[in-house]
Amino acid sequence: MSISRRTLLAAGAVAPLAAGLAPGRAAQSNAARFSLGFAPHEGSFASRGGLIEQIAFAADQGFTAWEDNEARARPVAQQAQMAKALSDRGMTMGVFVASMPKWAQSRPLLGANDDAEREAFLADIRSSVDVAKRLGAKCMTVVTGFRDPKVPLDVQTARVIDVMRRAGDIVAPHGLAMVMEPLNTRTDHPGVYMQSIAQGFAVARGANSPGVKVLADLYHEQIQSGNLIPVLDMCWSEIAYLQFGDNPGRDEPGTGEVNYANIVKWLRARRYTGVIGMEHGNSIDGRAGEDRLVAAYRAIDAQ
Ligand SMILES: O=C(O)C(=O)CO
Repeated sequence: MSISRRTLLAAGAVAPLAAGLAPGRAAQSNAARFSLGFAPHEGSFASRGGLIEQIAFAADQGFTAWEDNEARARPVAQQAQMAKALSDRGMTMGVFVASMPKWAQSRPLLGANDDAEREAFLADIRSSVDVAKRLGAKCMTVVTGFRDPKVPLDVQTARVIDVMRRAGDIVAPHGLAMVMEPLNTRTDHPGVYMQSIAQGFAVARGANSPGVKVLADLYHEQIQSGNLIPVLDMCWSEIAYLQFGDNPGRDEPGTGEVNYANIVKWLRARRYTGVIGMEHGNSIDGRAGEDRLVAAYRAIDAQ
């Protein structure tokens, strides 16, 4: 992997020579740090350069966390480079995806009669432990696959609970947790097994492992179920990670129907100190959209 001069500048390894920039200021920022752990991802600040430049820019804007769904597929050297960039800026690594469905094939079927897909899932989890350690991540996303129309749903649930418990036995001794992501079937992912935070809660309680928790992605939950604050309240003991995104459109807070200001107030009352993934796009392209993204998070952080 070649490392560009822009990357080195972003990492603060080369004194900035651009007119008007004082030497040594590249990795510094006057922006106040966000009080909650909002986590952008590669693409949030695409106009600023590649992965490492975007991390540096996010830090300069006051963001204290980062997430990267794609991290598992990145070369080891790039994973290490990203971890260093985050640690240099005092940022927390959020989730990466440990096991991703084959969307076009509607697989895996973790509740099906055949053991093979459960074993392949467990192999993904085993190999994700080293990735998590390299990145400094504490949580990894898992999507529990698709429903098998030939098997009663309750039987599938029992099998998903069993395989998640076995996966929990793999990650928990390392201080890691898998966070199962319920997804909506109405806009994005017809046929997925886990469709609500409440269903995730049931599987997590059944698995009864510190390594098996729920990722509450409020974009998906709003589409599928709504009633966001009462659901968070009921299921809070099993929720280990949050993601935001407005609906419709899956863009930054303020572009849709979700009252994120009130959700932030609720999280503050709960003294939530974890990461909140910004798993959405920008409603406007380019730098104007990036400015709007930062402003949207400043507005809800002020609650
Ligand atoms: O595919 C999606 O919509 C997800 O949120 C997966 O992380």
